[in-house]
Amino acid sequence: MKMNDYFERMKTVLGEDYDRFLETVDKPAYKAIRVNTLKIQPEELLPLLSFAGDQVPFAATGYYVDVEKLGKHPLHHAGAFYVQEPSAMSAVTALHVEPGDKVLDLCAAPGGKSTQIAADLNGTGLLWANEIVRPRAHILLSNIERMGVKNAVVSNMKPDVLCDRLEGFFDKVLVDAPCSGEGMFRKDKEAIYEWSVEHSLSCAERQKAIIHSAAAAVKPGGVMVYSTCTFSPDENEGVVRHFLSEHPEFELIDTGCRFGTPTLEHAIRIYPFHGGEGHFVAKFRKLKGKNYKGKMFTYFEPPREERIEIEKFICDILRNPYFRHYHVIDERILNLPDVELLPDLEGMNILRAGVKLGDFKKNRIEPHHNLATSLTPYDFKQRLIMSCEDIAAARYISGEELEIDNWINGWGVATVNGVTLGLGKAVDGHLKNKYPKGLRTLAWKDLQI
Ligand SMILES: C[S@@+](CC[C@H](N)C(=O)[O-])C[C@H]1O[C@@H](n2cnc3c(N)ncnc32)[C@H](O)[C@@H]1O
Repeated sequence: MKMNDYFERMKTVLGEDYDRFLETVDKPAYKAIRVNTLKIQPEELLPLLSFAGDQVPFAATGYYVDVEKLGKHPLHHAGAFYVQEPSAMSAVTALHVEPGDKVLDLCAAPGGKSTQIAADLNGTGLLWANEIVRPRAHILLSNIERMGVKNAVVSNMKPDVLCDRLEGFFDKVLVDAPCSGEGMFRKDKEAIYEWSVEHSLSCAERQKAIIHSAAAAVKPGGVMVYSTCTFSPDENEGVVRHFLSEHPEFELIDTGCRFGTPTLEHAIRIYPFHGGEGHFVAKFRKLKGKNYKGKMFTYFEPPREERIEIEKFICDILRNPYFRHYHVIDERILNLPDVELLPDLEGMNILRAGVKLGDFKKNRIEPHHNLATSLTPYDFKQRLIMSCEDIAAARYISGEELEIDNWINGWGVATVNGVTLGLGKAVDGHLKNKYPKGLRTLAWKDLQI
């Protein structure tokens, strides 16, 4: 039986740790959140979340939680935290992102690791988050927006096409590869019945192709982290060995992580008995290769009339408007990431570069939700101040109109505990709800957390 094959293989892989592993098999899966330090600090957020417990060992801003359905919490809507499997936080910890880095996350949806990279960049440098599957790329974009990331490009491209085009461009590259997901078996108990050696081997072939493509995008002296959420040696050590044999310009280096079980000397394996569902992380340095020789982005300011219109719109809503690089594509108004760091984007399948501020409509500019998520409450002239406990916050998230005092007719932002949630437009003492329809959820209060 296939399942027996799986446990037999785990016995071989784990050796004397096998009994520790078996003890965890029927226990519930770990759950955790990662605080989004782009929006709020742990010491401000944690007192608001009665369900958050100890820090996870895999990332400085990760905390275990003991509840489900956190996606409905107002502070989740506001991007104050990301729900993430604890050991999944380890790959970005190993990547060791530094301010100003240009970082590629090649297999990025739904965005757990991308938003962790963004928090580590803290608004500096560039995050390029790519996802090959189109609907998943849109989920990635939605999470990048929710978490208030301003310095990201989100693309929907094949790894080989993207990495050939951006050869030698990135300081750091993360390949969090699609895998057979053995580290998810405690969360999805049925998945184990789908397990097969053949499936794992086909995943390994795909992983070899992806990491081979990724290698091109790393600049000489840059680093690459390869991670999976599976225990299969074919998809982990096997892929690493194969990669090193084909790419002598790379060396395996220490992950810098002091958790998990070492493997291949420098790589790590994380098992449930370490406090997470399961991950494999290996880190490489590129010793030599080509630096990026392609074109960089050519920035042109929008025409004067358009600029005046945009600036008037911004001044009407914001207190201290400061955007450096307005960019207009069709009717969309963007504020680009640092253009000195941007490559030429012509011909690439880009879903978003920077922050979408709004859209030109017939006689006006309509602000976009991303304007609210990328800024703080204090950037807005008018704000509705709520706490995550307030019924008004639950009503706002469900799309209801709210009553407001002292607003002049026009745009403002709804906030919870000092974090922006979304836009609203005041009309005669009522706040027309501009929270995007696709994000609205009902009845956080009914969950009684
Ligand atoms: C493990 S998931 C990434 C999870 C993500 N890094 C996170 O932390 O939220 C792997 C991703 O690779 C994508 N993928 C599937 N086939 C691929 C391929 N051939 N090349 C690149 N990515 C692929 C999947 O759609 C999936 O979103």
